[in-house]
Amino acid sequence: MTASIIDGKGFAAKVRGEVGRHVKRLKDEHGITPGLAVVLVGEDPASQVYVRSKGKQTVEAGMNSYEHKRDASISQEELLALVEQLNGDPAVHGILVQLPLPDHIDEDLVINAIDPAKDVDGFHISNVGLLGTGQESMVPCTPLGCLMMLRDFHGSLSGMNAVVVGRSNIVGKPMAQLLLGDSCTVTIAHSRTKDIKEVTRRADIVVAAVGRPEMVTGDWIKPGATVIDVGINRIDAPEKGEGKTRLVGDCHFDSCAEVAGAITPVPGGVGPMTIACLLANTLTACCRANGIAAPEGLTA
Ligand SMILES: Nc1nc2c(c(=O)[nH]1)N[C@@H](CN(C=O)c1ccc(C(=O)N[C@@H](CCC(=O)O)C(=O)O)cc1)CN2
Repeated sequence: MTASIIDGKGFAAKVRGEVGRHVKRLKDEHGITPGLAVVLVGEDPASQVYVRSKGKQTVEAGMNSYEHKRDASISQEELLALVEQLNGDPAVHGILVQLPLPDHIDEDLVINAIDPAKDVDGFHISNVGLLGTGQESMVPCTPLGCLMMLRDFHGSLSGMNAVVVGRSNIVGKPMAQLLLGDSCTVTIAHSRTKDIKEVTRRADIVVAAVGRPEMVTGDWIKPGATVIDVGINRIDAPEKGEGKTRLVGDCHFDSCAEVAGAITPVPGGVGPMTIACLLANTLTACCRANGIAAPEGLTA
């Protein structure tokens, strides 16, 4: 079997287009422009790239983008004061603090200082609780993107056996909640799971979010299953020349694609959906703040 490729890049472009159309309508009918504030602390090169893309795509969708770049030496108090200022700014409907933060800053404290209604990352403890109890919340962007692709590919996910490999607060746990919300039978597998291949081999859907390059190989996959690869790992690529690197996922693409029915590539799969869903969440936050029904299909 050779798997169908789930084109996250193309799907993300469609989602961004839909967000853009709703933003135009918000402006035309209500005179409101959604605004997203992104806070970047330090000089991490990958974070700089992601923040630049977020700003560019926010503007392309017709929304206002506010970038707040701070030195890595910023104190926790100063960062909390910035978050407080953004919480009180009526032009800002979404706030995102790019992760990771420097070691001297308590990430949880900063995330939980964000107004939950503006928490477009969906990481605030209130949003985690709301999602876990099936109530309206802001939904973390990467798992939301995975869910959108799965719904688009399969239609209903009801009754499917899903295994999430990885138990992070940012991806693994919310992904499991979302799949449960769509009536999948859900297992979370992790580094201590016994006979992990036996567990994943029973799954109709495998979501790999472990942060270990190419850990999931074809022999972990049931023939015909759908594989969603959340990993973005940069590894050495001596075949491309000295000092060169390439991106790989948490799945070994070639061996998984031989067995799976469908698979997301890396790059071009889940990654682009993360930013598209950030734009969707900003639109949703803006609609809710103004008592306007948020568009269906752009959230869980
Ligand atoms: N506050 C947050 N911090 C971080 C998040 C997040 O959702 N919120 N996620 C990641 C980084 N991230 C967005 O912030 C992100 C990662 C990757 C991509 C992406 O499109 N990747 C491309 C490849 C890019 C490349 O060539 O390097 C792909 O997979 O095709 C978008 C966003 C950590 N921090």
